[in-house]
Amino acid sequence: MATRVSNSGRPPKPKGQKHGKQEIRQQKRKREQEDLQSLEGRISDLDPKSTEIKLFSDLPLSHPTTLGLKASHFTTLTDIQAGAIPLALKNNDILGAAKTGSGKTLAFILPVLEKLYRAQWTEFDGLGALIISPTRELAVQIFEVLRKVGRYHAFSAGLVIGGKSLKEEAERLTRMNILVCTPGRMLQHLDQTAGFDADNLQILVLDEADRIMDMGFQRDVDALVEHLPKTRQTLMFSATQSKKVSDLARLSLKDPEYVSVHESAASSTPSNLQQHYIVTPLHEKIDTLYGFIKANLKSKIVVFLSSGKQVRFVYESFRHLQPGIPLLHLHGRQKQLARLEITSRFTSAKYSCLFATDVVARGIDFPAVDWVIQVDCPEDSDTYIHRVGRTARYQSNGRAVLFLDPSEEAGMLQRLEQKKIPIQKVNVKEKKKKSIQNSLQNMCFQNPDLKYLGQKAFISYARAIHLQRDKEIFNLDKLDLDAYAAGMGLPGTPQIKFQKGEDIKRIKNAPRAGMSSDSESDMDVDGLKEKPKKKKKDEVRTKYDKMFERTNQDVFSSHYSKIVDDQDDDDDDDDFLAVKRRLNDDDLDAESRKAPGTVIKALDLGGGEAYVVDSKRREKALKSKKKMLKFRGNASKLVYDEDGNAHEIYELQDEDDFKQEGTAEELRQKFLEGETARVKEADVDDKALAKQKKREKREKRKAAERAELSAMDSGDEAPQLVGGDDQDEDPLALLRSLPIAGEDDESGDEPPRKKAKKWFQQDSDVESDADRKSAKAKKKSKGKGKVFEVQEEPETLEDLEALATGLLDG
Ligand SMILES: Nc1ncnc2c1ncn2[C@@H]1O[C@H](COP(=O)(O)OP(=O)(O)OP(=O)(O)O)[C@@H](O)[C@H]1O
Repeated sequence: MATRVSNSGRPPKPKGQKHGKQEIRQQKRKREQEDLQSLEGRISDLDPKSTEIKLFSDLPLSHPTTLGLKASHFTTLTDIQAGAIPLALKNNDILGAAKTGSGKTLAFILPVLEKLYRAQWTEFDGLGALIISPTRELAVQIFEVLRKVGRYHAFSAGLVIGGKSLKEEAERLTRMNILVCTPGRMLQHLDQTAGFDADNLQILVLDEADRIMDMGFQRDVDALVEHLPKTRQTLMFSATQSKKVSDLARLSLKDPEYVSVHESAASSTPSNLQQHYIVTPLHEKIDTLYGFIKANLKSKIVVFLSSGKQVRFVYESFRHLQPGIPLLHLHGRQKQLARLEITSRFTSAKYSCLFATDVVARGIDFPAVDWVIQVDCPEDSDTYIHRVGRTARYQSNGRAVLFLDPSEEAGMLQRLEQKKIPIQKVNVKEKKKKSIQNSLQNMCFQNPDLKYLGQKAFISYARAIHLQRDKEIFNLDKLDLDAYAAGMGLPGTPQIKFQKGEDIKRIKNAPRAGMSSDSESDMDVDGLKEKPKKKKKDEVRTKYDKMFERTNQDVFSSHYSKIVDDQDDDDDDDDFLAVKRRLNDDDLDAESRKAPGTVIKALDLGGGEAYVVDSKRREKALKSKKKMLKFRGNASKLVYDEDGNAHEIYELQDEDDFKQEGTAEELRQKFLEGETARVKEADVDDKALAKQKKREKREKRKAAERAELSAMDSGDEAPQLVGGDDQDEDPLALLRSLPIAGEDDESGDEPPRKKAKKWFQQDSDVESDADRKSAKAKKKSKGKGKVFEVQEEPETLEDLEALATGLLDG
């Protein structure tokens, strides 16, 4: 018996085997249902307040989660996990507060996985969980933990933080069950992505909740919440969590459980963290920092500065000084890829010094950081807590040093004390002090770009101090700015001006105005950002303003682009000086000003043209045919020689060939003579031809007249005009009296008349009444056999007017 072969070439599976598979699947489903029921049972039996839970195995968790935890080597719960997870499993809304590095991430990731597992969430159910983070770096980190612990679950999870085109993200979005996002970007999708909604959302998480709920994110978060269903579970976590009633109302939390595991602790910072401060005048801070780094080369250090400009200046100048430790820098205006790359390099580095803004102050879990140095005073005690929290994470030790100007000392210590932050004063050993002021001066002298960067850093620092709210700590009048500028190696103190009523929190937290591009729609905690300020007409401009505004900044841009990181984005607070160093997108010629080495891509628009593209906006502009027209120029006309080769109409002659033909003067003379002879010859011919034509015309006319007269004499009836009803009335009586210019002009100088005139010329000689009658008769007779001539007769009033006007002009 022949064996049946299926399409795939393999023998069909025996019926029994097929049934066997189905049976296995059914049994599996049955088992899952039983597991689920038992899980629900264990959760309902769980008393979160009384049960002592130490191990993850003590928790009623699903099998895939248990496996994920095991594979990630998590066995014992931290305090916040033990406090929050059982309550979250019982569907409570939670406000979680615990020290930095205490494991809050797992405290919300496990409830997310369990919630969807118990709801038997599938890809067809859409978005089930949303986790919001204030920064991209933190979102990426949360996503990594989710992937690690949730690896045995079948949910789909995605990261929505910008950096990719909205369209690209949108395509994948509709298939996601769990999303980790930044607020701005998520809102953009909920507003704009067709087919994507959060109507089914089961659980919402806010990490660094106090930051997300503060004024910088307020508008986006409120709008985002509008898209979410009210019946959902909400979890909020932070190391500096508050029970602000207004926040709870905004998120419509229902009887939330406040889990603050370290509330009664002696300090609000980790106990394994040693905290110190040094009083060092502002102008010596850079020296002190350099001395510190030189003394701790075998360490992993995070240095916080107040703005991206500060970060760049310190990073660039220290890089020139080569202290002997790998240096990195990170701030919110770098491109996303660069930021991720730097983050991962610092994560894996054993010894390194990272200069950063507050973009990494919250949540980032760099392993084994030895020191956190705060060169610029944090804006408040919460920021202090988050910054120092980058070290001494989980069970490891760490040390933190805060640099305070004498004017900042009293105010800041008071704030730290209020927050239960134990900090001790230390002094720098005299012999360890090191001044780099001379080196910086030399560098600024030799390198105008570093000087430029320094000036911008100086201004951004002064501005940040001016904008700070806590005037007990931040008082610009008490700072020696001249000494500070000198300490940075600047040749003079940049002049600064301030706007009244500026508010650091508002500016710092404000979403980037007008940033609709995909990669930049998210808000980042960074130095200073503000809407570009329009120059006022009567605004007083300092010499620095003028210097930065000048148009030939190429001398700066090329150097400047070289010294800053290639991938750095443009400045964030240029508006302060109304500096616009960015190339004008509409002016592709400005490409020549682009510094060599700048990371750019070339866009080929076909036809062999390649334009440089360094931004999405530019790329878009280049793809617009209309915009490109002005850069393509006019089409040039080519002529082809006998061999089929194309040539410009005017081609420059080879210089040697040109010289062989004689001197320029000789050539000119030759050309003139040739042209004169040609014109003379043409003149004679033209005149003869004109005369000949005139003669022919006259003879023709006379012949016609003779023919007409002989016709009249023979008494023939005048023919009817085609279309002419009233033969008594001469429609062109007015025109008959007009002189016909050039009628008998033998000279032939008169230009030929337009076609209609031909018709008049036939009546032109008629002056008297008798003549007029005879002319009428002539016209009639003419119309008899030559309809085409009559058709040239003006038919409407407009025709007549046009004709009369033409004749008068003539
Ligand atoms: N149960 C656990 N057992 C062992 N390690 C843990 C446990 N929970 C968390 N960790 C580790 O502790 C570190 C800090 O965790 P996490 O980043 O969640 O802290 P956090 O409280 O969110 O800190 P921050 O307030 O700075 O955001 C991480 O490296 C994490 O892997």
